[in-house]
Amino acid sequence: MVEQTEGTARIAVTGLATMGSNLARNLARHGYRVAVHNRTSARTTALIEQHGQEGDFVAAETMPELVAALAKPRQIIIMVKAGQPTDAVIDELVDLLEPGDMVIDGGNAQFADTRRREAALRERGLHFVGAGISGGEEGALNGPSIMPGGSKESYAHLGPVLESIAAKVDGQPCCVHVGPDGAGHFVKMVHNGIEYADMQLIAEAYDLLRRAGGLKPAEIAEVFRGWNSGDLESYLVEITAEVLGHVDAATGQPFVDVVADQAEQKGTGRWTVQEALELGIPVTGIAEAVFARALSGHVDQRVAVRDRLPGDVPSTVAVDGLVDDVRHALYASKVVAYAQGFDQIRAASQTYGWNIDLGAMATIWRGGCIIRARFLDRIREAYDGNPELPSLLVNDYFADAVEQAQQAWRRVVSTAVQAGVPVPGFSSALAYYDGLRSERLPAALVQGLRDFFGAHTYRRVDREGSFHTLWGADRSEIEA
Ligand SMILES: NC(=O)C1=CN([C@@H]2O[C@H](COP(=O)(O)OP(=O)(O)OC[C@H]3O[C@@H](n4cnc5c(N)ncnc54)[C@H](OP(=O)(O)O)[C@@H]3O)[C@@H](O)[C@H]2O)C=CC1
Ligand SMILES: O=C(CO)[C@H](O)[C@H](O)COP(=O)(O)O
Repeated sequence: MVEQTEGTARIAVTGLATMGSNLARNLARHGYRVAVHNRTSARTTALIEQHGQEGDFVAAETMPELVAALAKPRQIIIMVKAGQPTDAVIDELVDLLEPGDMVIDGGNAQFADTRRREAALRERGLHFVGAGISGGEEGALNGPSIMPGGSKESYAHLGPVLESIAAKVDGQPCCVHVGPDGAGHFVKMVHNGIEYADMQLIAEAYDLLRRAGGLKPAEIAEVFRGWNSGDLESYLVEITAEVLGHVDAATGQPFVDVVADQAEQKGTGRWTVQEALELGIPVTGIAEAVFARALSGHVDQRVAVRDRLPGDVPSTVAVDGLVDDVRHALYASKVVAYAQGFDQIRAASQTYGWNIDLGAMATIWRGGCIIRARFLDRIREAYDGNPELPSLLVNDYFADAVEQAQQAWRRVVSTAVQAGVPVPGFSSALAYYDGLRSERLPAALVQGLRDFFGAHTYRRVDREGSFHTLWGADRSEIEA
């Protein structure tokens, strides 16, 4: 007897590359009947052949078959390339669905696309849920961090399923309803931006210890291994020790020396900076990380100018104390990068009316995702204790931590400058910190210059109103 599968699957996944196939397996392992589909059916066949025994799958060759396999209201997760491919899949799906059905985009979509898609599907009575999913291949299979947006109503159906397959920390799922329309994809985008900043800071710490401190990759691997049992404990610090300790089998060289020094990017870091510019939020750590990747990629330019740009620097600096100083600089700069990322989420939440709970975001990033780290517990406590915190940097715990790190942080930046080792992440984080704490900023002079050349006016510290100085005449001041 042929088993009846029509209308029985709890959820569907279309797009069965790395993320989609592992997410489908995760769902199946949690006892859900999962309908699976991929544009190129060879991937569907491979999934069933290799992992079909792990759970209850229904393989669909076509989109109509996929939709027919689902119980109502239907829930379909799209895990394909972001951008036009996602639109192509949505276009194929919508005519097959009925009001109340839910389309979930688990890819790294631009949040503005998610807002557009959510509005379009809402017009047709469908729910569109932009869900950020982080954790890579391993997380998708064993428990990712999930950041779903969309309507509360859709979350009521979908939330229990997503929470069951998400990573758990202290028994809590790393999944929560982030907010309406594009809120989930916005938070995932900032997550990735922080991921860029975090990796850039780690790379700078390695570079300094190697070029200024004279340590070998294997020695630096041990330094990171040690750091991973303190405040810096995190997935990225843990895997840094692994990557730096790895030796290339073909050459016997440290792996890091045989990899081309050109960092690539798919776009989420750049989007974070572009959106931060629109919101007017300085995310200097993320911006420096994006630009550092761009600089690394301009190989022809680097080769063309290298010999014409001398920099007489001491060979190495005393390693005594450097390791601990770099640890402090890394921690303080990391706190700044996270503070800036959370500021950006708050600003977007206000602009788009999302009402995002910052403490909850820190909670769901504690496990499953690439930036999971011990100190996210502290960030959660900080925002839970005061959701209106003007900056993470003024929470008592972080203010004390940064104060303790401060002298070391300054020594590290100055050592790097003296040694000619670029540390855009460390130095811009310190500049941001010094900017925030300055009683007076030179912005006053910028205003004076703008008024001089363009009559752009300025405000005064001692009176209300806008003013202009008659620079070309007698330099008297008029009210503008
Ligand atoms: N890889 C990772 O670590 C992470 C990825 N993501 C995001 O998850 C999503 C999936 O990522 P990943 O698994 O790496 O796969 P890819 O981003 O490499 O995308 C490959 C999948 O997209 C499908 N596809 C491409 N174009 C189309 C189209 N026009 N119509 C239908 N299907 C199409 C492919 O189908 P076919 O086999 O037929 O070519 C395949 O299933 C992406 O949005 C990615 O940004 C999120 C977190 C981590
Ligand atoms: O989404 C992710 C993790 O959550 C991916 O790691 C991210 O797409 C990697 O980005 P890039 O290729 O730009 O470094």
